[in-house]
Amino acid sequence: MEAITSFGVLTTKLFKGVPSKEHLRSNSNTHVRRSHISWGRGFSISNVINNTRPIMSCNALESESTDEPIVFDPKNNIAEPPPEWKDWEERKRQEELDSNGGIAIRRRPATGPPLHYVGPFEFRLQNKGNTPRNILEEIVWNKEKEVTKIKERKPLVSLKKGLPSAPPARDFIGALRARAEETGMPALIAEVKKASPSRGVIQPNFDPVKIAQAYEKGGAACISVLTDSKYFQGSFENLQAIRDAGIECPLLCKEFIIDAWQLYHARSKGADAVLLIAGILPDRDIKYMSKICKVLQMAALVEVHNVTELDRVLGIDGIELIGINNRSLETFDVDIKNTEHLLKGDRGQRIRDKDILVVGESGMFTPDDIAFVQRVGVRAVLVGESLVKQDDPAAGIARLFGQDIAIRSKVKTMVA
Ligand SMILES: O=P(O)(O)OC[C@@H](O)[C@@H](O)c1c[nH]c2ccccc12
Repeated sequence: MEAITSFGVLTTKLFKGVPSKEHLRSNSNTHVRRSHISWGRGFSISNVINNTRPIMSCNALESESTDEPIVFDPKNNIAEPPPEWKDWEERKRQEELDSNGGIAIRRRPATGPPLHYVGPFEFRLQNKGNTPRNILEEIVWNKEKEVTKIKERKPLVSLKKGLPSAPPARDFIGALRARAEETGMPALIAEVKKASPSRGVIQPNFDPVKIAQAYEKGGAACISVLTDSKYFQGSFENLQAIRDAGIECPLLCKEFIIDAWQLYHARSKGADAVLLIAGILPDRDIKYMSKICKVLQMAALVEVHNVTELDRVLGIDGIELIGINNRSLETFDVDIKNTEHLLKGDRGQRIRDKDILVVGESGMFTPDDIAFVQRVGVRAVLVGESLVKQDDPAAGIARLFGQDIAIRSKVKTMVA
C-alpha cells in the first residue's frame, strides 16, 4: 500500500505497526500493535487483506490503546477482533447510517480520505476513497453516471411529453391480490433475468418474450423484467418487447432507481410498477418517489433487507407493497429465514394492520420454500433464477409450487 507524503510516495510499511496487504499475506503469525491502527468507517482486518475498505489512516485509537499483540490466523490470515472493536465498528456503522438518511451505502464516490500527519509527514492512501466498498455501491455509482448521461439526451420535459402515448398502466397490486385470493397460494411475480452479478449467466438461450409468455401460461400473476444492462444483461428493449407482445400480466421494471427521472422513463417504456430499494434510497426519496408513482399510476415495490430498513419503510405513509429480499445486495448471502425474521412479532402485526402486501424475494427453489414464506406471512413471491434457468419455465412454475397453478386459476375463473 502506498501513501502520498509531502516528500513523495511512502509505503505504509514504513509506519510502525500498520500492516501492508503483502505483509499480512506473507506473515503467518503477524503481530500488530492495536494502538497504531484506526478502523475507519467499519474497517476490519479482512478489509485490509481483501483491499475492500478504502479508508485507512494511521491515527491511534487513543482510548483503546494497548500493546497487547493481535495474532492472525495462520491459515486464512483473518484475526478475530476483540469484542470492543466490534462494538466500535457497530457504533461507527450506526453513526454512518444516521448521517446518511438511514442508508448503508455511500450514494456518491467519496472524494478520498483526508490528509494525515505523522511527525513531519503528510500522507494519504492513494485515491482509496473512490473505490466502492461493495457491489451495491459499485452498481449505484455506475447508475448515477449512466442516468446523468441519458438525462442529457432525453430531458424530463421531453419524457413527460411522450407519456400520453405510453401503453396504459395496469393494476399491479390488484393482480397480486386477486391471484393470491384465487389460488390460496402466494401470487407469483416471475422474473425475466439473463444474468446476475452473483450467478453470472443464468440462461444462455435467453429470449425475453418467449420466457414471459411461458410465465404467463404457467400462472404468473405479474412479471418482473431486469432492465440494468451492465450487471444483469437486461434492457428497456426487453421490457418494451414484452409489453408489445401483448402479455397481460402487469410488468415490474427491475432497475436501480436513484433519480425520479427513471420513474418517468420506466412508465414511458410500459412499466406498471417499479422497484424502490430502501438500502439505496433515503426516506425522503422513497416518500417523494412513491408519490410520483401514484401520479403515474404505477405501483412501487419498496424493497427491504433488514429490520432497520423495514422500520424506516413502515414509518412512511402510503406504502402498499413491501418486498423482503432474502439476498443481501451487499454480500449476496441468501437466507429465506430473513423473511420470517422480519415479519415476526410487532412488525408483522403493523404490516397486517396497514394491509400492506408483502412480497418474499429471492432464493426460492422448492414447494417447501413457497410454503415456508407463505406460513410466515407473504402473499406474493418474486422468483428469478429457479424459473429462468429452466428450458420450460411454465413447467418450472408447476414444479416450484408443487402444483399447476395455471390450471387451477383458470378452472376457478371459469366457475366464478
Ligand atoms: O433469482 P432469485 O434468487 O429468485 O431472485 C429474484 C429477485 O428477487 C432478485 O433478482 C432481486 C431482488 N431484488 C433485486 C434488486 C436488484 C436486482 C435483482 C433483485
